[in-house]
This record gives sequence, structure tokens and C-alpha cells, in this order.
Amino acid sequence: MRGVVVIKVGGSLRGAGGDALVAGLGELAAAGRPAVLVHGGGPRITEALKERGMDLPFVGGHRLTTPEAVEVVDEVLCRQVNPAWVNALRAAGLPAVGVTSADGVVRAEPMPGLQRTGQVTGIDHARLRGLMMQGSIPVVAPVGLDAAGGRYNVNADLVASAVGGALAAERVVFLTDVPGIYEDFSARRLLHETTAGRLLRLLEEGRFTAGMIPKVTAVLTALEGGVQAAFVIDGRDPLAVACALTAPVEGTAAPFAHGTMVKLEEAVG
Ligand SMILES: Nc1ncnc2c1ncn2[C@@H]1O[C@H](COP(=O)(O)OP(=O)(O)O)[C@@H](O)[C@H]1O
Ligand SMILES: CC(=O)N[C@@H](CCC(=O)OP(=O)(O)O)C(=O)O
Repeated sequence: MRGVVVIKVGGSLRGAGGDALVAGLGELAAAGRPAVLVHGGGPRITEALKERGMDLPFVGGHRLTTPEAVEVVDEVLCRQVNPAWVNALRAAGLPAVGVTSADGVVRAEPMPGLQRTGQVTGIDHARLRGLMMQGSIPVVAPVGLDAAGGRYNVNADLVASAVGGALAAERVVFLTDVPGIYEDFSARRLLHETTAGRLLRLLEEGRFTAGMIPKVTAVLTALEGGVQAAFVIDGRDPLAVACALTAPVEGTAAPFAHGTMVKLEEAVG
């Protein structure tokens, strides 16, 4: 299947920019382009855990998740946030299908020492392809299952990059609450077009904090997995969303100006 677009919508947006996302998915559908939506929900999880007296730290951008906490995470992601996105897309006439922990599409194992915090070990790409071949848009919640059916809380950026790699997607587009990846956060110096090598150097230099650590890691994993380009953009900016979904990823087109575009290597010619 050629030209798959994977979109990851961050919980940081709290639904803001939903109209731009729906419009973008509509354009892709009209052009016959298959798409998968992966959603986060970090802030909602934080609130739900707090209501239950749980305050768990993040380690390298990943939430430490106890066996009690993963129940809450599953409830929020698979029973609240996932159906909300599916309903929003369907209300706009888009054929969205929810993919949650009940489907076992995301396979996971524990991150060492982090209990029910997971990392992706595999994606049931045949299931996702099957849905797309029917014309559906899979909407994937970032909860993974191990071989015994145990549930794991997986960072949604990592799920999006694994889905992108498993489907040999053309692009993965990360919608978040900042205009892109800042090379220097305090000076708000944005990276417009960059390569995996440069991003890795910045990661190793410690330029990224909090949720940007898994996001940059996910960008690198997606590109190493064969995805042609990754974009990190402000999901509230309709022009940025439209451009990231349609900008050419091959050749030396005009520089991407609406956020950050990352490729494995610089284009030559
Ligand atoms: N160098 C950086 N460039 C951009 N954002 C950064 C950087 N370092 C840290 N961040 C933080 O990363 C956040 C986005 O990650 P995250 O909160 O996980 O969002 P999402 O829910 O969209 O995945 C931004 O709001 C910003 O505060
Ligand atoms: C292990 C881990 O950190 N899981 C994330 C899952 C949700 C997520 O990734 O949401 P965002 O995209 O909004 O950050 C969490 O618990 O917040």
C-alpha cells in the first residue's frame, strides 16, 4: 500500500485544532490517500490519576505506570479519548474505526524498570491495512498488549512511529502545541528542515525535555524504519496541518516553512 499518511494528535492540544485535522483527513480521503490517526491523551490521564490519588513521575518523557494506573490509562485512552475522536470524525462523514487495547494491534513489553510502561514490540499491520483497504480510517489508542494479554501504557509518539514503520508509510505528521521542534527552546529557534543525524546530535546534547524526548525519538525511529519524512507542527494552525499533509517529500522542493520537517538525509541535486 503506497502513500500511507500516519497522523499523531497530541493530548497537549486537548482537542484544539480538531477542525483542521478533520479537514485534512477529509482532503486525504477525497484524494484516495490511506490514513491512520494515532491519538495521545497525556493531560487527561494526569487528571484522572490525580482524581484517584495517583501522582506518577515521568522518566525520560515516559509516565511510570503501576498496575493500578494502567487500568486508569486504559479507561481514559480506550473508553474516553478514542471514542471521542472516532465520533468527531464520523460526525464529519469520515469512516473512522476505533482500534483500542481490545483489538491487540499494538504489541508491547515493559520498559525496563517501569512496571506497566510499555515499548512497542510489533504492530498488527495486516489488521490496519485491512481496515484501510475497506476505505476506513483506523484511530489507534496507545495501549499495547503483551503475549499474555497484559496491558501497557505506551507513549503515543512511539506508537505512531511504529505504525509508520510497519506500514512503510510515506510520512508521519505529529500535531502538537508548539510550532515545531526548537533547536534552542529558550531562544525559540525553530528547526524548519533538518536531518535525522542533526536531530540525533541535538538529542544527545540534551536540547529536548519532557514530551519532546519521546517525540524526537519517535521521529528518528520512523525515519530509520523507512518512513520518508516526519513533520512536527502546531495542530492548531490549519495551514501548517494542510501543508504537512501535502508537502512533497521527495526531491528538492521549496523549503518547508510551517513547522519542522525531518528526513533521513539531505536531498541532493
Ligand atoms: N526543543 C523543544 N522544542 C519544542 N518543544 C519542546 C522542546 N523541548 C521541550 N518541548 C516541550 O514539548 C512539548 C510537546 O510535547 P508533549 O507535551 O508530549 O506534547 P503532545 O501531547 O502533543 O505529544 C511542548 O509543549 C514543549 O513544552
Ligand atoms: C508511557 C506514556 O508516557 N504514555 C502516555 C500515553 C499518552 C500520550 O502519549 O499522550 P500525549 O501524546 O498527549 O503525550 C501517558 O501516559 O501520558
